[in-house]
Amino acid sequence: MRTAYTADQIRGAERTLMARLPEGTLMQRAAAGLASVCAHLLGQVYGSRVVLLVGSGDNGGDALYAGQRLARRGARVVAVLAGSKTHEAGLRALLDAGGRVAGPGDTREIDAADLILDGLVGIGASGALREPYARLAEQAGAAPGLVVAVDVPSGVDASTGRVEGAAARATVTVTMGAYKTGLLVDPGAKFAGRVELVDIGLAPYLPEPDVAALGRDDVAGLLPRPGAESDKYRRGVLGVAAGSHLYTGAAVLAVGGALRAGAGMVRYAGAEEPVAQVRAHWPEAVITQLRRPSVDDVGRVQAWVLGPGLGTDEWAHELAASVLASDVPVLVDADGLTLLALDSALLRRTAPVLLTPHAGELARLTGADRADIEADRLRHVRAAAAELGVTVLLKGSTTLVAEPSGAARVNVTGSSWLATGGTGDVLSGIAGALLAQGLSTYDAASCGAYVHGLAGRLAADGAPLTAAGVATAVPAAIRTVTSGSTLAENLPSRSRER
Ligand SMILES: NC(=O)C1=CN([C@@H]2O[C@H](COP(=O)(O)OP(=O)(O)OC[C@H]3O[C@@H](n4cnc5c(N)ncnc54)[C@H](O)[C@@H]3O)[C@@H](O)[C@H]2O)[C@@H](O)CC1
Ligand SMILES: Nc1ncnc2c1ncn2[C@@H]1O[C@H](COP(=O)(O)OP(=O)(O)O)[C@@H](O)[C@H]1O
Ligand SMILES: [K+]
Repeated sequence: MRTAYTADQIRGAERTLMARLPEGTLMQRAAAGLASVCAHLLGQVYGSRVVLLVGSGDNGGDALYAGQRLARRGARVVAVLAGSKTHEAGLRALLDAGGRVAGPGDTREIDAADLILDGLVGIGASGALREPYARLAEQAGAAPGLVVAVDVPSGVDASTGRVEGAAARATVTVTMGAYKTGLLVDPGAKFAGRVELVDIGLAPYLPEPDVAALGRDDVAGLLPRPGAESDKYRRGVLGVAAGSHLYTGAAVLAVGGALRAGAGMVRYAGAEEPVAQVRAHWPEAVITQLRRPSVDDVGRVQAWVLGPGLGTDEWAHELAASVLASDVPVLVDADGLTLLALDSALLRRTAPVLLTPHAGELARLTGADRADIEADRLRHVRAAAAELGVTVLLKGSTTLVAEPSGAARVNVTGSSWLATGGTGDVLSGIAGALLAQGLSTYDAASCGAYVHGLAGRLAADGAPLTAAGVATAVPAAIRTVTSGSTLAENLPSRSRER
């Protein structure tokens, strides 16, 4: 499990640790880690050109001491001093090691640098970058050299991943002591590149994490496996109420995701056209063609997926009411979410609910602005879970899962190739199958997102994928998780994305 923390949480832990150590110890640990990552990236340090962007706080101090270490090894280091003040001891150390200084207007060196160390601001930042920081951050991101962000990319809010205005786009972020939430959640995660953690001895002093990201071993431990005593009913029967005469594909894809993710049985219930399609694609599914909008005669299931391609007419509304009147967990997606937005009384039930909106659907559900949701995903998914009293999985470039209690997880698998029609329907089938197999809404959502993201990577392998291809890749993704292949790790590295 990868855990991440807000800036305040990190500060609290650092204060406790710092009080037990001689002054400056933590900064030297940070600088040693930074210099080592930079040296590794450069290959040859001697003769390389390194530019330090130095802000007025300790983030700049880290950069200066790292610059000192690189200068001692023969790098040509220039510090661009951007703040109204500079970490004095760090600056002296750099100059003593042969480094040079430039003012914030003298930025010619940036474009010629092999490596730019972004030490403008770290966890002490507040609000959008001011000038000249904003200009320098953008210039660094656009320069041909490698960009290494110190602790967090400047301009990214360490606690939330928000980016208001300019931010430094890093190749690698070297973060101190613990991951910051903003490095795992978009848009911040996009700017962070690959994240390297430097151990500065903070771990024993950290509180409960702000968010967690399940790792391969966590998912392997949670995924259900059939035992000797299993039969198809005990493994978990999933009901799927999806598809309509207009949208037959959504039903096919949701059923496919569910079958591939190990449901003991899938009972599909729908109208004539999607029934014909599901029957043609999945002879394994047990099908009920509905004559009226009710699932009363469908047979016993352990969980439902409701909504993909269902439509939002009166028939769909009544069918949704019938599914939600059951006493088993229900995953609501797509048109099911629109129906909930139109009639919140549908959500009055005691059995568990998992909602799987993208930002637009969440906006419809909560009345928040879609752009605001995209900008501050974690806050919005938490607020929705608390307000609605259900588990919410927010889809998009980073998938987040939140509980009404405020607990939240971020998914670190996935691929931007997944941004294509129908992949969400497959996810609903996968997570639904996990619900039917007995996982809680929180675990089904988190493991479902993990497996779906991995299946997306396998299906894409660097080229466009289709939603059906993602469903096909689900067993291979599960095998990757349970066999311990390293494909599932090395995350969250966008640069290594397949
Ligand atoms: N506290 C510690 O024990 C350690 C801190 N470390 C480093 O210290 C950093 C935190 O240092 P600080 O608390 O000094 O804070 P920062 O260096 O992150 O930033 C604070 C400075 O930036 C300015 N600033 C804030 N928001 C700004 C904005 N939007 N635009 C322009 N300037 C802005 C402030 O006026 C202040 O001078 C960490 O991110 C990490 O890099 C590490 O050395 C590890 C140990
Ligand atoms: N840029 C992206 N990077 C990674 N995953 C993405 C991105 N955009 C979308 N996805 C994923 O693709 C899926 C799309 O689902 P959804 O929006 O419901 O589409 P559809 O309704 O067409 O199935 C979700 O799992 C989402 O998290
Ligand atoms: K920084």
